[in-house]
Formats: sequence, C-alpha cells, structure tokens
Amino acid sequence: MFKINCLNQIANVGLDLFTDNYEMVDSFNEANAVLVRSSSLHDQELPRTIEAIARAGAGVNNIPLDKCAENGIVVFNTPGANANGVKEIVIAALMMAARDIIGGINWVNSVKEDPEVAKLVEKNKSKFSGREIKGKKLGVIGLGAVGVLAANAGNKLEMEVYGFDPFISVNAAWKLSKYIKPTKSLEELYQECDFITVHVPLTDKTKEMFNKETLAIMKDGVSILNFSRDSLVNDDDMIEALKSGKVHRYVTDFPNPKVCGVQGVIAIPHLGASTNESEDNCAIMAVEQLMDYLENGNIKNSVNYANCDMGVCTLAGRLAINHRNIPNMLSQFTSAFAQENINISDMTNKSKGQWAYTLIDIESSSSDCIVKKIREINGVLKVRVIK
Ligand SMILES: NC(=O)c1ccc[n+]([C@@H]2O[C@H](COP(=O)([O-])OP(=O)(O)OC[C@H]3O[C@@H](n4cnc5c(N)ncnc54)[C@H](O)[C@@H]3O)[C@@H](O)[C@H]2O)c1
Ligand SMILES: O=C(O)[C@H](O)COP(=O)(O)O
Repeated sequence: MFKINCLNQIANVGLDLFTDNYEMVDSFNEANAVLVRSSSLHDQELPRTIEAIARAGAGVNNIPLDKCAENGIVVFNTPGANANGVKEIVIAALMMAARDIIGGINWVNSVKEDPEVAKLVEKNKSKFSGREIKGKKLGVIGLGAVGVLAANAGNKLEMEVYGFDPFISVNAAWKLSKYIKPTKSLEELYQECDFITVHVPLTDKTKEMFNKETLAIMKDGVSILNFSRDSLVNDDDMIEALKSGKVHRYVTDFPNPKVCGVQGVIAIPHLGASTNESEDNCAIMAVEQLMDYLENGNIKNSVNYANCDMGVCTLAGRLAINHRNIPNMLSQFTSAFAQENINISDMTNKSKGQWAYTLIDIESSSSDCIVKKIREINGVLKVRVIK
C-alpha cells in the first residue's frame, strides 16, 4: 500500500487514477509520495519514507531539488500541462495592458448607483481610452511550453513577435511559428518591443532580470507581463519605472505588498494555471508519473533525476538505486550481486548532474542481504525493492 499526501488541492480526475493499492494520508511525515502545487517545501524536514514528490505544474522553485535528490527523493513536474491556460491569460493581459479595461470597470462600479450612469459613461469614457495591439511589437522571453504558445498567439493577433531563448529545445523550435523573429540578445528584444512577456523559470540566473539597468534599455511606455515568478522582477526598480512612465503597465500573476495598489500595476491572484483544463491535465500527468515510479521504478519528467524507463518488470525482482553520479558505482553493484550469486537480467543507469539512478532486474527476488550490501556502498542514497 502506497501512502499519498496532497499538500494542495489536486483535481479529482487525477486522484481517481489511484488504485486500491493507494491510500490518501493527511500527514507529510506518513507519506511515501507527495502531490503539490505551489506550497513551499523549503523549510520541510524530508522523512526517509518519502520516495517521490510530484509538482502538478511547471515551476519547481518551491521545492529544494538538490536536498530531495540527496535524500533519494525524485521530484517530478508536468511540463506543458498548464501551458494553454497560461497562454490564454497572457492574451487577456495583453488586452488589459493596452486598454484600461480594469480602470474603466472600477470607475463604472464607483458610479453604478447614479441614475445618470449612461450619460456619465459617455462623458468620461475618454479617460480610459487605450491603444490596439495589432502591429505592435511583442517580445517573448523563454520559448518553452508557455512561451511558444504565447509567441504564436501574438503572431495570430497580428503583432510583430520577437523571441529570445538561448536554450530552446528542438521540440519547442518545431512548434514555434516561422514568423517569430529570433533575437540574439535580450538587449535587442528590450530595445525593440512595446510589450514584453516573460516565461522562464526562476533560477539564480534569472532572478531580478527586470531591474534598473534592463528597464533602462527598454522603450518608453513598454508594458511588462509576468506570469512566471515574482522574483524575476526587482519591485523597487519596477515601481520607479512605473512612476517615471518608462513602464506603462506591469501585469503580474504574483501580487506582493510592494506592488499591490501601485498605479500601473495589474495584479492577478496567480490564476495562470487555474483553469479546469490545466488543473485536470496537471493532476493526471503528476499522478501517472508518480504511480509509474512507485510501482515500476520508472522516471519520466523528473527535474532532479534523469529519465529512466525499463517498462513493467516481468522478472522475479527489480531494485531501484538512487546514488551519486561518481565513478565505480556500477561495478560495485554488479559485484555485490555476483557475490550473492544473483543473475542480473537487465540494467539501466542514467545520470543528471551529480545524481544517478540505476534500475536492475534480477532472476530471483531480492534478499535483505543484497539490499543491505548495496545500501552500504559509499555514494548510495536510497535502495528500493520494487519487486
Ligand atoms: N502563472 C502560472 O500559473 C504559471 C503556469 C505555468 C508556468 N509558470 C511559470 O512559467 C515558467 C515557464 O513555464 P513553461 O511551462 O514554459 O516552462 P518550460 O520549461 O517549458 O520553458 C522555460 C523556457 O525558458 C527557457 N529559459 C531558461 N532560462 C532562460 C533565460 N535565461 N533566458 C531565456 N530563456 C530561458 C528554457 O530554455 C525553456 O525553453 C515556469 O518555470 C513557471 O515558473 C507559471
Ligand atoms: O508553475 C506553475 O505551474 C504555475 O505557477 C501554477 O502554479 P499553481 O499550480 O500553484 O497554480
């Protein structure tokens, strides 16, 4: 029986995939696997019982990836599962940045009791006039699952779209419209664009990429859309730029006390992926990946360990070993099996950075003795008997 703890609400269509061999538990400390959305795990102790964490979503900055890997905990995310939800809200944000829809609605609400409201509207509407996005330049930073869809949508809205992603995947490049203009540098994109939307993960390299220096390069009156993460932006510098008129509107999915209520800020309560469709897609992908890992030891879409797939084990035994990516591990594993006179039928070893993972299929069930021997090898982080 596998015990699952949900730290955030996860769509039922995903949870319903769990079979009778799974039990939902309320406590993190009791669980074998955890489902999470944006709850932070940075201050959480990681009990030895936890084998895997699945983030039903894209961003994993709420999870201590290396600490998890060190504890033999595989962390998954669900790439692309909520990308359409974000693309659609980016389209709405473009419209909200270009037209003062929010200001106008707020004003109408403030005069809604006035019997002359219809007349007032006609008299005052010019205060809320805006511009059109057709023909304007849109810069898309990060051309992954969301960025590609946002760039292609901008193109369909007849914008001139510029893209920047030095690490673009082949898969994403195939999906990108041929009309998107690649820029060689961020500076080029900043100088050209009227609207800039950012779709990169929050890392040490992207933290505060929108700051005094980069904002200064941009066009006067640029609008910036942030549906990626709060800390990509230096809030003080953004507020200065809004006050000076350098930035016309800052649309953010990540309200914080500094930016809330500032003139020109449109703050949305992290709704990018909050659609029924995205929540369902993420939940299904996260649960399927967790189940395949718990039941078969296979890894798909992990952000701290490499992918590894040996299918369903049809032999007597399978062992999963999380270990450091250092020399001489495989030879130690195979000689431990040889000493126990156990025949290895199949074996896969994959690594990602400093972490490695080995799946071993054997012709007899694994004994306590072999498990103990492998656990004692220096560099081994976790050994799991799958079968
Ligand atoms: N607001 C929301 O609800 C919501 C929903 C989904 C994702 N997100 C955020 O958006 C981010 C992107 O999501 P995604 O699904 O497109 O992820 P993704 O991994 O598919 O794409 C990220 C892209 O950013 C690129 N990139 C990385 N560093 C870069 C840099 N310095 N400059 C330019 N490009 C860089 C990568 O090469 C990749 O192509 C997530 O990490 C998450 O933080 C937010
Ligand atoms: O990174 C993501 O996938 C989004 O920010 C969505 O986060 P959420 O699942 O908490 O809405």
